[in-house]
Amino acid sequence: MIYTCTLNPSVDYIVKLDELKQGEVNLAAQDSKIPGGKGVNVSKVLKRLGIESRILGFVGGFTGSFIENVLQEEQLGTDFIKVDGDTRINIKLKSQEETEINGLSPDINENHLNLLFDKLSVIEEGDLLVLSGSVPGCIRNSIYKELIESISSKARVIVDSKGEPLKKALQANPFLVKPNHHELGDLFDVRVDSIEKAKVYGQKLIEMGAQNAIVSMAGEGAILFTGEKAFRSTVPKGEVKNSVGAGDSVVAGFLSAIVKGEEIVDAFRFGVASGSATAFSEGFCTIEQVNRLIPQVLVKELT
Ligand SMILES: Nc1ncnc2c1ncn2[C@@H]1O[C@H](COP(=O)(O)OP(=O)(O)OP(=O)(O)O)[C@@H](O)[C@H]1O
Ligand SMILES: O=P(O)(O)OC[C@@]1(O)O[C@H](CO)[C@@H](O)[C@@H]1O
Repeated sequence: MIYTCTLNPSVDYIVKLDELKQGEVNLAAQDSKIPGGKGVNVSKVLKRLGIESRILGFVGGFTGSFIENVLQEEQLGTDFIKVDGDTRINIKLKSQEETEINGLSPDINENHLNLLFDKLSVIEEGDLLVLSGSVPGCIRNSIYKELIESISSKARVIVDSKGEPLKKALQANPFLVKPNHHELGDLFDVRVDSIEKAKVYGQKLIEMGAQNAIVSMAGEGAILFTGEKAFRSTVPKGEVKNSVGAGDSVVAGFLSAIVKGEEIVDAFRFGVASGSATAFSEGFCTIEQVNRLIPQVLVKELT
């Protein structure tokens, strides 16, 4: 089974405007409200790629009920822990450019965390666990490391996060981490603005404990690090309509290939095609779109 865990899910309020005028009343041209959060998105994309998963995390209030109801209507398996406050609302404004305002998460206490550790105790040999997204401020930043250690190497773990939670998680030897190039740079207090720099700093993720790493670089492609080797992929050409969830689609596409027993380099290729298929869509990718883009994703070893 694949478990995705989102400590900080959200209702994503996606608003389209022809032009955003600051300091004025703006009328939306289109809007939608959808359950979000990185792990939730990974599960949604996995379903589109024909793979079942179980969604864990914390939800609360009217926004939490909305997330749970919609995901259940979409026949996604959820096993959330309830908290008292409202799950955050994240505003994604799409006008001349994309602007995001991510809301504040509700309080999560030690009892809630213990419930999460209990839920993860059912993980069996061969399962996969995805720990995705930001860690709410009320939770200690060693949480991903502790969650990985609690399942004591039974499952392969993928971590898609940033900052201290990601840095600490590396010490627990996750199977894969997937920062984008900005998040990679933030870890080392540098700007990662070239393939050369991404190669140097991405390799450090392996030295710091990750078994594998994917550094995504939006339209510049992505790099896979597998211990001693590194591979660069191109991305397909197309019109970017939406970047929300593109990174989550890379993780989902990669995982969907891994569970089918594909080699890691092929899984990387499928992940990148999934990310681009989402970037080129209004919502998330479909398996048909991913398959169409696969021939345009070229992977070469970096020497
Ligand atoms: N301009 C683009 N052209 C083609 N593919 C793209 C483009 N931008 C993003 N992608 C696809 O989306 C993937 C993830 O993009 P990015 O590196 O921005 O990750 P991210 O920041 O984690 O994504 P997100 O926007 O979901 O947070 C890329 O690896 C690529 O497959
Ligand atoms: O604040 P985080 O957890 O880093 O990111 C949250 C978020 O921006 O990530 C998803 C897209 O990847 C959205 O559904 C959600 O709103």
